[in-house]
Amino acid sequence: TYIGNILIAVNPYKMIDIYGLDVVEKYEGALFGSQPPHLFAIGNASFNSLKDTNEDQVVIISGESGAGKTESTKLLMHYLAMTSTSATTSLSPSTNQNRSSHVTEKIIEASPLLESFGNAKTIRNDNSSRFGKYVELFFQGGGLVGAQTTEYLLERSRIVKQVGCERNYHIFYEMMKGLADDRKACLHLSSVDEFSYLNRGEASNLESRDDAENFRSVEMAFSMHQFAKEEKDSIFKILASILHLGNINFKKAENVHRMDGVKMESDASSRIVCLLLQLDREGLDKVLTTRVTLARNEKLVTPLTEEQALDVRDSISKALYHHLFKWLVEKINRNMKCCLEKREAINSIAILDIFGFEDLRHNSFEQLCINYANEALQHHFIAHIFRIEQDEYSREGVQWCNIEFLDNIQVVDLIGKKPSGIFCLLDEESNFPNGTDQSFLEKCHHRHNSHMSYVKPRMREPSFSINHYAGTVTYNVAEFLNKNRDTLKYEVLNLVSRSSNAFVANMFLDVLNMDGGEKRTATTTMIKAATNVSSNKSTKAVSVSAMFNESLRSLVETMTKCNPWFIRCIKPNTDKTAMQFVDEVVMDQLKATGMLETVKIRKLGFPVRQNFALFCKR
Ligand SMILES: Nc1ncnc2c1ncn2[C@@H]1O[C@H](COP(=O)(O)OP(=O)(O)OP(=O)(O)O)[C@@H](O)[C@H]1O
Repeated sequence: TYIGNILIAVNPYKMIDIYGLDVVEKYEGALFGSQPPHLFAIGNASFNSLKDTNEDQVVIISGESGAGKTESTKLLMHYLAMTSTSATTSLSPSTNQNRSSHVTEKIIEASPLLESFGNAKTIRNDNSSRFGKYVELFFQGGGLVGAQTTEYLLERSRIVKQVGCERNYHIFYEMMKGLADDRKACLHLSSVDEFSYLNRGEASNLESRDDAENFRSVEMAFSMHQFAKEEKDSIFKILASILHLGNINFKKAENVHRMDGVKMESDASSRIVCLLLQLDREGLDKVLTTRVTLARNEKLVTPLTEEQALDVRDSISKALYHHLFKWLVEKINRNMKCCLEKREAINSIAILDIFGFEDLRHNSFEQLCINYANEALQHHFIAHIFRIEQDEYSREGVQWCNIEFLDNIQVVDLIGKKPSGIFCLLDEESNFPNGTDQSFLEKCHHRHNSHMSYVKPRMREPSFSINHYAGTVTYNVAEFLNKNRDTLKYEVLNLVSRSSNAFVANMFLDVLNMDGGEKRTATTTMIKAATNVSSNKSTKAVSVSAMFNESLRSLVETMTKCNPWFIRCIKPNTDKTAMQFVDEVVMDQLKATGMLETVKIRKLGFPVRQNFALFCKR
């Protein structure tokens, strides 16, 4: 249904025959509202608005995990890609049409690739996006000429740990099912059960996904996006070495100085990792079992405990996967760069599909970031629908009595506002050498105890709760500081960037070489300090939360400049059952997202806006 021009899309959990070519044709060029509510109507309206006004458009798709955001994004992209190919109006329509259809194919082929590397089975959704994405489709003369994806905050903890009934990223299982036996043998891969990073969730087989078939889609996408053979080989080597890293275990041992430390239980897995990544074996052994510090120009080598060694092992796996994912997105972007006709202006329709609001049994730093992003988007929605609408009525002198609405700005500020929002306190503690998760928590309690949306636990638990627009969530602060610092030991970076495999080395050399105006993580700052790489610019480390806050701010700023369209996805039930509509489940989502107030304002207000010239023209 619609509320004004906001589309409310209920996930049917079953494929319905309403997305075929006949339906595309029905919506193409149709007046908004002349056909039943549909995703394609939003696609068509945004495309028409782009052509009529030359203004950039953004379609913001929101909803809980499993509500149907990713499926809606894909359907919308298909619609835009298909209709723009036939709608080319440039001076040279045939060239433009060829360009469009080529870009269209690439866009369609990129989806399975990003899904395999960025989605995973969670309790709520068998194909849950574990990263946020902002896809911009660029148009020139009505034709699609390029696309670009920006990714946000890939969930890294999943690579090394999954809770019961969840899986690691799809690509691992697809690779195990789809790779030919001889290629698997070269990578020393056997079965899923033998890798501890893959079997912890005890859900490796998924009825709803065909891993072997999806692997074929990945391979097709690789060739469509012109991945070289060496690049593909290196990708699989990195994926396989992550799995082998996960099988490295440690046991207590004394070192040569009779100090307590650890050594590897067996060197079988580490040998394979070094072989695949072409790393120095002694070097890997050292970074996994010792820590090097500099004190008064003297190098101190301290043995690690078993727990620390496992942490280092996991941090290498996470860094490898994260850098691989970033490289993949960049590679796809390079391949979908616009080929432009200089004569004409370029405009875009962006689609935002960001991770849905989460309240799990155990909520950590990742959930705080995800829910903060949802709060920021909800605020953007509220600002657009209520404030901007009411402001516009006043400006135009339309008689109007203001509607009270629930603004969530105080929650956005509680988490992200400088200087005392939760993220700022976290940064303070992360930069403080003696800072701990507990000292961070105490600062939060001290600072925000009286905040209406902040809840201090009654017992002395290591947690705090936030009353979000979509419900109260309790966050356990264990590991908050570590996750926010995201430090990779500089020895690790040095080791990996010296790999004899140029692909692997370059991925990490980029981190080493980032400088000046570019984003720098705590990792690079540390390594620069440790390797005496001089920089005359400030070397203050940028934490994960600061980087996330900044990219979110810039995303909202970009979206504010575009004409927005909203799609609210709704989950009809919590069991993923086809065609089952549970009133309370739906009502909770409608209430939490302010839909009822939106209906009110749309009913009382003026849902259809046209500027005067366009109105006259029509
Ligand atoms: N329009 C649709 N038609 C049929 N099935 C759908 C549709 N939309 C979603 N589904 C089903 O619901 C599942 C979950 O949808 P989707 O992955 O799009 O959710 P999401 O909101 O993106 O979740 P997350 O935030 O976890 O990524 C899909 O895998 C699919 O089975």
